[in-house]
Amino acid sequence: MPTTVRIGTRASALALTQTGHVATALSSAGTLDAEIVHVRTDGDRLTGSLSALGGTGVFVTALRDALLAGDVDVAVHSLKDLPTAPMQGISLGAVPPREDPRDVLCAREGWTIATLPTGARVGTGSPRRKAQLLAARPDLDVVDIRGNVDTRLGRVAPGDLDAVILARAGLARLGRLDAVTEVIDPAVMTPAPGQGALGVEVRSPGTVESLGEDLAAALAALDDPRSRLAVFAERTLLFCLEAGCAAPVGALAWIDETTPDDPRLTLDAVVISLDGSAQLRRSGSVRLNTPQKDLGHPLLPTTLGPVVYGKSPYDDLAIALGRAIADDLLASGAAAIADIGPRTADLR
Ligand SMILES: NCc1[nH]cc(CCC(=O)O)c1CC(=O)O
Repeated sequence: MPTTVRIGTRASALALTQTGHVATALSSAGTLDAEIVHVRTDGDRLTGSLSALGGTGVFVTALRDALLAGDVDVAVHSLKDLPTAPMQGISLGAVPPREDPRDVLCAREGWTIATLPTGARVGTGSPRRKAQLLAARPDLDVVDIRGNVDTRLGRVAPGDLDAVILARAGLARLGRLDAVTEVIDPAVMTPAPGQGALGVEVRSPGTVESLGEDLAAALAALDDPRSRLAVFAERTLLFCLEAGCAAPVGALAWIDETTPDDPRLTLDAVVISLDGSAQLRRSGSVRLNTPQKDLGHPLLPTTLGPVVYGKSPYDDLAIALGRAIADDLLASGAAAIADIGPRTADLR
């Protein structure tokens, strides 16, 4: 008889679809039954501006508590919303294949950033999006909004907002790509670190012994090394800048596909002032020195955790890249542009 694995999720439509995909993937080998457990989070109860809530991870705490309490075995998060600091007792068990990480504009009248009327009202709760939008179009009236994806889309109407900015990934998962009027070039709006990716957390130590062979094998099959390395580089950058998900920091890493036998991991990053008037952009690459097909999950069969800052040589390269770009930004004056500073604590 298959073992039952309890998967904790927020109860929002977006979280439920994301968790549904993970549940299907984990049970596809036929050795596990997935049971989905809804966990209420403070983020679902609070109604103020997200940037005014003041901390990172408002959506995360309740899920992690359920994991630590043993109420669930696995927790599924949007990696963008997961704090970068390692959490005692919790390990990252898998990063599933990432969706398109770009931001999108959903506007009335088919407008794009370039064609929005002068002074148009654009909704976003994200300082990163606001700052980059103002850098491109200083005339726009950026309105602080929050709420779930449907609520935000619903505000695009005559007399209210002319447009909102959202993650393409969320709209794709909800089947709402029809609302998109522009997929924004990352050179104009660099996405949030981890955007479009999920993080599947488990209780530490996350070894085969603690998880059981079936769950450990299912997590290893679900993990996408390319996505994992990209988000490790992005999240390390964010960590080293001592910035959270509400900071005006964008980061996008990807594995260059043009030379399959000599792949490189490239990271683009931006730190921008809240009004968009000053910004620093930096970019760098590392050679991974191995064919992509061999980047497979470094953490199995015997050493699944701690995975947030994992120990494979490739993970270490991704982490070194994130750290190098963060150092470069800080050396170039990033702290004077945004409210960030060097983090000295050890990652491990
Ligand atoms: N901050 C909320 C949030 N967290 C994850 C997503 C979208 C999906 C993703 O980036 O994985 C969203 C909505 C949005 O930013 O449009």
